[in-house]
Amino acid sequence: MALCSVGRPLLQNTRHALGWFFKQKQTFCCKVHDSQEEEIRKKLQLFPGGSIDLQKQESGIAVMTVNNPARMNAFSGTMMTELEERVCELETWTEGKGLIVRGAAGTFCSGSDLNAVRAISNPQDGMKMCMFMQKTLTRLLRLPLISVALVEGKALGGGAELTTACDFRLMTSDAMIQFVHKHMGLVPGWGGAARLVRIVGSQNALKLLAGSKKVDPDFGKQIGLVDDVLTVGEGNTLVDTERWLSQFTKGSAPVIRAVKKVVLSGRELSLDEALTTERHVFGTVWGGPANLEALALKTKHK
Ligand SMILES: CC[C@H](C(=O)O)C(=O)SCCNC(=O)CCNC(=O)[C@H](O)C(C)(C)COP(=O)(O)OP(=O)(O)OC[C@H]1O[C@@H](n2cnc3c(N)ncnc32)[C@H](O)[C@@H]1OP(=O)(O)O
Repeated sequence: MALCSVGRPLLQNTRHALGWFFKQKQTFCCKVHDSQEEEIRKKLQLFPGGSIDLQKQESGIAVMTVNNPARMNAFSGTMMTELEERVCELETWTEGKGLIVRGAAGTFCSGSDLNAVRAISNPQDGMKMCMFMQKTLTRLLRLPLISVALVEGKALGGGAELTTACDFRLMTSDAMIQFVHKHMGLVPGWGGAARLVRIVGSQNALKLLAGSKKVDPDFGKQIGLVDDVLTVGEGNTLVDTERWLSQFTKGSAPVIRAVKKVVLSGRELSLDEALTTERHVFGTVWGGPANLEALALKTKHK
């Protein structure tokens, strides 16, 4: 039997890639009723406040707002469970192409609500909360939507981790991202370290985590954490972000979603598995409406 580059038999490799591909396709809207997850969901419900708001627009771009301005948009317990519900909603939004994640009232997010954190500071609850948020943010990043975090004001701790669960990050010129975990006697637990290494490389990730270094837009661009900077006071930042994102979301939804899937599989799977997935995703757009229309128009790429 042929072996792939990682030594996995080819058939097994194909099954794994296909399993991954179909898992991306299937709707996760039914919450996984794992008893531990159910337990932490119930516990998180004891810490209310704020909301996670979702607006799905005709343009195919949705706006998700972390909304708890009295606490600089810190995540209360109910906001953590609401985030999972909003991600579920987006997983079933087949017309969607893009997503903007932002904070209310001119600031991004100051991480977990410290009042809730104090109440669940025992290791068991901490582990369950961490697992819950890791899963939700992994699902957020894996949505077949091109996502961008619009960072205004501050993104601290878990808020900085949330930015890494998007494909792109835009900052306003006065904004700041800081992984404050070390100052809190912690490391990231919402998947932020693993994702950060993939975005900026391990040297830069070490600097940001071990030094709790403040990232302003210039430094962010220099290390590849930040994709673009919006000048404060020049128009509406949300409109500017929609315009920025639309360069990638223009066109047919199935094609944009297919692009995200092939990039995601390239990022997450071995080369052989990613190639298998790419073939299957290709099969979903080949001969599809957008492809036939382009062929009929004899499109030229001048
Ligand atoms: C470490 C990872 C961990 C995780 O769960 O994985 C976390 O995310 S822990 C949380 C990490 N974040 C923090 O430690 C933020 C602490 N807060 C601050 O540094 C400041 O409040 C700041 C910089 C966000 C804003 O400073 P500013 O001077 O502009 O405003 P205030 O300090 O007056 O804040 C207004 C109001 O918001 C409350 N606040 C801010 N952040 C949180 C938070 N994370 N949890 C709960 N409450 C928060 C702050 O206490 C003020 O409330 P007030 O009632 O007016 O005192």
